[in-house]
Amino acid sequence: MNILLFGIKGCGKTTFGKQIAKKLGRAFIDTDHLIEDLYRMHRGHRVPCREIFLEVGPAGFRALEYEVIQSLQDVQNSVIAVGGGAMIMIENVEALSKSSHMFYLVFEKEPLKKRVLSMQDLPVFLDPNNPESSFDRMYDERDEYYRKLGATEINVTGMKDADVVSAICEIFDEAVRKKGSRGK
Ligand SMILES: Nc1ncnc2c1ncn2[C@@H]1O[C@H](COP(=O)(O)OP(=O)(O)O)[C@@H](O)[C@H]1O
Ligand SMILES: O=C(O)C1=C[C@@H](OP(=O)(O)O)[C@@H](O)[C@H](O)C1
Ligand SMILES: [Mg+2]
Repeated sequence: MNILLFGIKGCGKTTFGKQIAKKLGRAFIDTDHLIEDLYRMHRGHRVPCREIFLEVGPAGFRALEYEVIQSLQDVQNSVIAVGGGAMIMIENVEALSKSSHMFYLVFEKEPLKKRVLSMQDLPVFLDPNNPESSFDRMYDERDEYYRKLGATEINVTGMKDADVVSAICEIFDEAVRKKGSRGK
């Protein structure tokens, strides 16, 4: 069983995922990293996801993300962090939910907006002329949909990294134990 982290851009999926994997001695897989690996084969050298998104556009990026996520169907005992928009495609949810306990990392809208809009580069999927309102729209749409995916929700806003990591590990441990005892 994998631990799968999803949530809106900037909520800490990559940061917490690495820490959880380290604590549990599991492999860490970040789908954005795999997209960069895949795109490197087309491009000849590695470029960050932001640049890939700009080069291939939103649909091209989602196609690469889909390809990468389909390749993870047989992965086990890992910690997986997906990009902020990955779970919008239901095929991606279906591919990953079978062998993962899914955690939706909730980060409240106003503090997340502050974090994301103060990043060095504005995310490519926001409107540079209306960053705040495009963030609000993106957040509301994704949050409403993400809450319906049946994941364990953890509100990580303002939580210390170590507390997030412990909370996820405890919930996961309990879920695995319950699943094991049901199987006996
Ligand atoms: N606990 C934290 N406190 C302050 N900043 C953080 C914390 N966790 C992550 N960040 C910052 O927030 C940004 C997004 O984190 P990241 O883990 O890449 O999120 P995601 O993968 O969900 O987009 C990064 O710039 C990171 O340095
Ligand atoms: O929210 C999104 O649509 C995206 C989030 C990014 O990942 P993080 O959420 O890990 O930053 C990356 O996949 C890409 O830039 C698109
Ligand atoms: Mg990330």
